[in-house]
Amino acid sequence: MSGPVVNFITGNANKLIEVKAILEPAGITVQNLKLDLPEIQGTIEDVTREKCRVAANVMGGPVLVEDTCLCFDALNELPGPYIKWFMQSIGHVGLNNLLAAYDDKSAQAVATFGFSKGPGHEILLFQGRTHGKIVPARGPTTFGWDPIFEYEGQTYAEMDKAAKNKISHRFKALEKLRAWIEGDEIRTALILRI
Ligand SMILES: O=c1nc[nH]c2c1ncn2[C@H]1C[C@H](O)[C@@H](COP(=O)(O)OP(=O)(O)OP(=O)(O)O)O1
Ligand SMILES: [Mg+2]
Repeated sequence: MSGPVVNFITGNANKLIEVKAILEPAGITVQNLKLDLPEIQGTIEDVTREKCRVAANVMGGPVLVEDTCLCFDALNELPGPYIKWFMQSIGHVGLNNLLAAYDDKSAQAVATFGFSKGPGHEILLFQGRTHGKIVPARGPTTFGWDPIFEYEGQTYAEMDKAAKNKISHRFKALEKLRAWIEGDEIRTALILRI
């Protein structure tokens, strides 16, 4: 196998499908291990950094992790990193109801990837945000809150996968990761030539 390889540590099969669909056409191979990583309380960045630190320690080598947030503008960015627990306990209807008291239904989907070369190494963050709004569920209920996040007239769930992968929070974050990996390969090649 030639070209860069990332060890993406996630227990979420849908995330893995999207990360592969976005990175593999760019020549980056995605390997996966499922680990249930602790998710601390704190800022978006704190949560990803800690997931990445623990994953690097467990794997003893390079790892990529990601944490997804859904931030409601009217609620000062909540549920944010706690969206998983909100989704599980109150679902699409409950999430809509949280905004019933506000005219502002705008929200941001945020993906924050953390990459580390191994235990003790620096943790690099790559973040992407997509602006949309929260609506009553429309479309297939395959992936989390996709049916209630509307982007330019369509919910994520109503879009075909390729279309979502061109504008999503995850795509935007992975564009930054890809640029960094390419830069790193060039840096490594230069060092090796010296
Ligand atoms: O594009 C997405 N479209 C719709 N829903 C999504 C998306 N991306 C994550 N989600 C859901 C999954 C979980 O309910 C929460 C994030 O929680 P988050 O901790 O990042 O994901 P997770 O625990 O399922 O997997 P992981 O093992 O990578 O931590 O939002
Ligand atoms: Mg998680």
